[in-house]
Amino acid sequence: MAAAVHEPEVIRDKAEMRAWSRHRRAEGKTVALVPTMGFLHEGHLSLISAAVAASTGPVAVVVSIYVNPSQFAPTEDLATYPSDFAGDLRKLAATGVVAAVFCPPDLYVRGPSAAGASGGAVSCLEDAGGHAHETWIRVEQLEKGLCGSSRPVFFRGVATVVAKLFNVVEPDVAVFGKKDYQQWRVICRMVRDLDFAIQIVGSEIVREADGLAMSSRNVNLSDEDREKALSISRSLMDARTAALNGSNHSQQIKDQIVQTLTEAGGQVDYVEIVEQESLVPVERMDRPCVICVAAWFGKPLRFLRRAVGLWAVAASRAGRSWVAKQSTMEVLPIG
Ligand SMILES: Nc1ncnc2c1ncn2[C@@H]1O[C@H](COP(=O)(O)OP(=O)(O)OP(=O)(O)O)[C@@H](O)[C@H]1O
Ligand SMILES: CC(C)(CO)[C@@H](O)C(=O)[O-]
Ligand code: BAL
Repeated sequence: MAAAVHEPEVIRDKAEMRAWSRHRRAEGKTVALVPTMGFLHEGHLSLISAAVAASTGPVAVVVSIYVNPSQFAPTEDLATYPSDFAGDLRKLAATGVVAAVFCPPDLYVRGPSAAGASGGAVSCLEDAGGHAHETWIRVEQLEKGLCGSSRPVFFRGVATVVAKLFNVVEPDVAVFGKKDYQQWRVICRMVRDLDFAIQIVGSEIVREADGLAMSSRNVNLSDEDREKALSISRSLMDARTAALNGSNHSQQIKDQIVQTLTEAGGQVDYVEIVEQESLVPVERMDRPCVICVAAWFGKPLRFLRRAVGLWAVAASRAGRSWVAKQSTMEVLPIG
């Protein structure tokens, strides 16, 4: 039976959001937060179900929609990140279980030099040379490698904004997808190290029928590139099967994945096999590990980006379009 439509309350103000959460808790409800950047799909909706499942007793689910400038470097795709707020609200209402949507206009205080440099509209906090905001959370080891190598400010921005969301929403539970495996582990570690009293849930990847992991940026893929991007899930499934059949040399498995992605026309960002919690690379898959893959598909894209007050024509990173795809596969090898 389909859930009854329930229009969530839309909250834009931080103080109002915090007061709302405190009221729900005073009513005896568990507050569960699902942080997103919007342009919602079934992957996001599965996090909402996971939030309900993880909460004991009555639950108030909050979905945040905020495209966080501080996790994008100036060369990245902040300006073109997809959005459809009206569509998102319809999808959230249709779940019947989302009580509030938190969509702040901004979560950062802009310093005078930032406002001056770009006429008040900073497209990316890095553009401001760090003057706009100077308190950052770094998860120093886990943020290195994998996505951290090619996105140098990404995890600092994610950890900081997620901590801010935690401080505003004050959730009991927060849910993150394992598609962004390193992100989930970074958040778990931050919560542990900084004593946030929040249960973090890692939720399984939702894939399209043909195996492609759902992702907001998939909308940027042409039909042809989408077909090529299927090589990611195909190579991951093949690798998992090989590992479960006893082939546990990481290098051999990684080489095979790189070959599959390259033959499909992808540009490999990384292929790594790491321990599940520490994200330390393993030579042999003889303990719980996760295979992590990111590759770019799509034609080189040129786009205009407003950087430090100048309109600059920026070729996307090394001529690659920002249809970056990442996905992971957890493996529990036998023996
Ligand atoms: N296919 C998916 N399955 C499970 N969780 C997902 C999936 N896609 C996204 N998520 C999770 O949803 C949360 C919000 O992610 P976000 O709004 O950035 O969407 P996204 O699809 O990951 O976008 P992008 O295309 O930018 O990677 C994150 O915790 C992310 O891991
Ligand atoms: C966790 C998050 C909402 C922080 O901006 C973002 O990185 C995302 O959507 O995965
Ligand atoms: N879910 C990933 C967010 C990002 O790529 O910025």
